[in-house]
Amino acid sequence: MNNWIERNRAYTLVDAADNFSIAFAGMKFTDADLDKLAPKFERAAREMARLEAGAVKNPDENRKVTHFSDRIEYPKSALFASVEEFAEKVRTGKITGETGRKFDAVVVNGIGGSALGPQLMQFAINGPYWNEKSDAQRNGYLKIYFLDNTDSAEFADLLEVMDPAATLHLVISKSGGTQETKNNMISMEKFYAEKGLSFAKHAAAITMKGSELDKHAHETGFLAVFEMAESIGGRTSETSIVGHLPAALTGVDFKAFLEGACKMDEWTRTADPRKNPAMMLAAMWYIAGNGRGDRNMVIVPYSDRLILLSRYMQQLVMESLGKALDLDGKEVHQGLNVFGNKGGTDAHAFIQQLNDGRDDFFATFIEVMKDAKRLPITDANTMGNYLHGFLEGLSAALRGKGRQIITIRIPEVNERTLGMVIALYERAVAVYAEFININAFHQPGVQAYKLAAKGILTLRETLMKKIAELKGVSGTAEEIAAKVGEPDQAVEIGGLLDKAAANCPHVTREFCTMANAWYYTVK
Ligand SMILES: O=P(O)(O)OC[C@H]1O[C@H](O)[C@H](O)[C@@H](O)[C@@H]1O
Repeated sequence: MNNWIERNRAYTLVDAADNFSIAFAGMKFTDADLDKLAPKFERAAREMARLEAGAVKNPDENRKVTHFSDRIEYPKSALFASVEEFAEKVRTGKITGETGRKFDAVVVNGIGGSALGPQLMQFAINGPYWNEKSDAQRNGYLKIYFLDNTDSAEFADLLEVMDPAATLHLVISKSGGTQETKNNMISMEKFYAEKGLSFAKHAAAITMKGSELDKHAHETGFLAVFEMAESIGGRTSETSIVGHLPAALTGVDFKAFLEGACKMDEWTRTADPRKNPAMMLAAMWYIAGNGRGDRNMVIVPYSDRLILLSRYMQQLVMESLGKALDLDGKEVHQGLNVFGNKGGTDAHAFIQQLNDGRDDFFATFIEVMKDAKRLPITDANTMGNYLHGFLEGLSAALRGKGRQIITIRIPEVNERTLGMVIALYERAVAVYAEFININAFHQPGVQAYKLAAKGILTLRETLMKKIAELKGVSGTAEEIAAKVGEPDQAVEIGGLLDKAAANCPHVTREFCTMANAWYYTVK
């Protein structure tokens, strides 16, 4: 069956009620390839049922994985009601900051899974100009800003527009100990103290019970502390309270989002794998990449509002599937690269390589069918028709060159369709993990950088203490490293001194051409 029309008929899955379709015909596979996957489909179906029934599917951390099942009951829970109530009180000025002023902005301070989902949702639903809208246009809902790093530039940029007395701070950290998030919180606490204000009286937290953040929030008297379930991982937490509170504060219909996700959950529980979009999606990834991620996943939504989808998918897919060991402890170094941006625009950037360069990818196009506005360009075609034409044109050009494509069509970008897309990929990731026999729900590799960073920060303490004892030093990094008794750490000490020279008035440096090295003076 090679005919394009026949393949499309055979390999397009449609949910007519939701106007949602996903077409696999542009991928290189045959029925026989799907037949060969039968044992994997069976295992995935069995394991997904176990997962949803509450089995420990994250064995390394001895945790259940409940993001699929919890979202069914979540809208009926006391937690859901308390979030809605808190958000409504904030919106209507019943809960205010210390000075009694109504909150008009929320700063979400979180990183990774504690930021990417809310960022994606904000941009998708409220759009790029939300913060420029008036209070009336926002219907009293809050403007929203994000701190998702430990970058003083990001912090300084925020201070330029932030009105402290009218800003609510939402500190989101599942573990409650993530350093980047903590740094932003500490810096913000200091900033508020300098202004004579209490940070806690402008703050709410989302974290696991008993975490460092939980204790700190209670001790200092945050306005509210919301509990996050241990069994929901950061990168799959957008359908939990992590997505809910920022949504509720900014007028996003979170119930509709959950309904979309649950609708997709139902669809992706379909027993026949050929009719199950998550099974088919995982099968495409598996076949295209030989079960080893040999092809990159290029996410190209033809929608500006979905520009953050590829970033979100990067964490969801790469943190879940990028693993050294399989479930039997065998070294496998699995993974699947994800990148992308937005369609239309991308044709003028990296699409050149997809057309003519390395054949090491499969593209996933996401098309939004309903135009936000009818803008006639010619008698026959609107702006929206152009975007459609460019997508179809690129699709045909790529296929003509033997490149592979999946096309998802959604009626419009709204809470429900966003929920459907996220739930589809969440399940495809879990299914693919079963195909390749790995734990998709932990992230042991992330620890390495944290430990190494700790080493650098401790080295800096030692270095500065020794320099103080020596009452100043001068020399190249190698010379100074020897003087402070850390000769093996000369490269790292050079980096620390470079950083200090850029920031501390008592550290200067000059380049010594003879030695081809910087010469530092630390007073
Ligand atoms: O929510 P937190 O506990 O602060 O974690 C934030 C993020 O950092 C960790 O290092 C993990 O790699 C991510 O999966 C997580 O989403």
